[in-house]
Amino acid sequence: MLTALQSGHRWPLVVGSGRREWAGRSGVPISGRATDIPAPLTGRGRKAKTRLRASAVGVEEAPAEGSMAVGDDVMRTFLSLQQGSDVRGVAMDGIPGEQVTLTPGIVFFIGAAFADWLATKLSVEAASLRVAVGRDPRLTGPLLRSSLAAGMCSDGVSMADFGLASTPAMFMSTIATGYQYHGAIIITASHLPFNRNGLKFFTAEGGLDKPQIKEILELAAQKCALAAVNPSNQISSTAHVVEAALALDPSLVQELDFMPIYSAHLRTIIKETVNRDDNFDKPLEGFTIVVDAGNGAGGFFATDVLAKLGADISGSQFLDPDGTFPNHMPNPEDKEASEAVSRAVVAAGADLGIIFDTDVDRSGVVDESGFAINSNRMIALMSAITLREHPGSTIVTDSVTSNGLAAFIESLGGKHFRYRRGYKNVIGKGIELNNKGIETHLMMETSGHGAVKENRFLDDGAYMAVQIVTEMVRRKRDGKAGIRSIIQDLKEPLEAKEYRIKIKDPEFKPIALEATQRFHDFVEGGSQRNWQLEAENHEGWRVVVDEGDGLKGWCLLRPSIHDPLCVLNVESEVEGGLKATTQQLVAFFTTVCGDLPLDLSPLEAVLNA
Ligand SMILES: O=P(O)(O)OC[C@H]1O[C@H](O)[C@H](O)[C@@H](O)[C@@H]1O
Repeated sequence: MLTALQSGHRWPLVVGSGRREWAGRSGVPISGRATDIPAPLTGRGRKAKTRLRASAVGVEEAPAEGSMAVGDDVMRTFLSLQQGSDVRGVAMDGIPGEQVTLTPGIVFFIGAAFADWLATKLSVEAASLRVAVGRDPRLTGPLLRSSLAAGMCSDGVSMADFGLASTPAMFMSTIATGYQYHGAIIITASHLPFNRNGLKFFTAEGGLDKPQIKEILELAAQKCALAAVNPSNQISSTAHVVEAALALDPSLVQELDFMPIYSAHLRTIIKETVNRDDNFDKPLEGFTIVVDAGNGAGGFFATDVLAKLGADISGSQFLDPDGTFPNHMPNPEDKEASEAVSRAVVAAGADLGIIFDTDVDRSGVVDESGFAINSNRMIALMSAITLREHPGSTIVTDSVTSNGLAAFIESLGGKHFRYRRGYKNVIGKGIELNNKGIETHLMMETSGHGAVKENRFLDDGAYMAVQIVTEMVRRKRDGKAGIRSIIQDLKEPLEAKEYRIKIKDPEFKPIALEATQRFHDFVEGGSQRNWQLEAENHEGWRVVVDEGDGLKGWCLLRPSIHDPLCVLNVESEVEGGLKATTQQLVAFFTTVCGDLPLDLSPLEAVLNA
């Protein structure tokens, strides 16, 4: 791959060759020598490309946009790909029963729609737009990247292809001085199986939200209908995509190796935070850190961040990108993944272990003894670090955080704001609270997604890891106990379980909502005397379970954000409490939801154990 320098661009790539400006930890640019860098791929002055028209791709011209009703099937096909604020779908065969839904043809139209959407939003001609695209190592990434490029370029947009990249780096490319792409897209399906893929979109304002994704999908469906309506209203646009792609100007796409820029940014933060008197440039010398990237995109953190700062990373594993994920899924929540990194830390005698999800917007850590710090523990650790710097701050979390975590945050003088599941919801709530004058510095989910105010509310697993690395180094340097000691007062639930209840119907969303509503009504009806509904709707309902002797457990039922599932979390403070609450829940499902196509086998398995 050509780097920007090799390909003739004049912008410096590496911080070391003249420090450049970055939006720094305080949100204020970390300044360096001011360089007047020409914006890459400006497209300015380029003739606007003719929009893709149905006639240009050899199908009959459809009625003008706006005047036609898009076929229901077409619209449904596109909208069904929305999962929260992401686009996700099955991108290749390989898992029995899973049909491909995210085809190159569909991605082509999404690319064209994003170009139009962005042009309208920024009031910039599409032919002047510059968009960066990166991908995780999934097998379907390269073809989908090409389709996306073809779609955007059919509108005259210039695209920088970053190749393998992390999600947070894509956002960074929209704000980093000298780059400032109008938009950025990552092709990823995070921790989902190898056959899935998806898209996340960014502008300099952050990740696009749910309504914006819906707008783009609607626009894409309209474009598809214009270009390729056939009598049965089915989408079979691959041929048109190929024709359109053949007509494109290839110079609109250029490769650019952006990850070194992002890594240099992280290295700068570590150097400045550790501020090692004797060795400013190699603050990690003498430390052994294990990274488990699970064959996702996170290997750069070991080789390009930690090793370059002097850390011994030789015990790291699964750093090579491999879209078949042959070792374990890159997912800090996954038990197998967490155990794998714990073993590696112990084997290497490391000071710390770090695990990332596929696109590096989530992370978890393992201390020197192999003790996993993820989920509630990770939030507790980050809360303690945050509250030290920002006493009294509010911390927003998702809905399934433990009672122990709430008590821990409050014991440190923080305010816990428990909100919905979904990182966009959690981060969005934090931004909203700050806008209302309520100081909120950390927003974090049990899934390992986390954002801090000083890092522009960017959801960044690598930034979280940077904070923990620097904490670990400073504690060791000051002769303090390891990072686990920071969360020694975090009370863990005695018993806890997440049930993922399959919905056996392709039209699963209304069923999940129906089950959730019935749960609400059932609890409100008061038939379970020890259950008390919490007032707040967390996109599901959380119930306090009185377990006697002043002990309180809880359970929460909600629709899954991405999958055809109802998700049920249960926590208990008493021995056998998990089973007791599960029994009550089974009673709810069998008496009140008997007509819904739900697979209750995970609950039954616990009762029969
Ligand atoms: O609703 P679920 O199936 O539990 O998945 C929910 C999770 O999905 C992804 O991992 C998102 O990135 C998270 O923000 C979200 O919390």
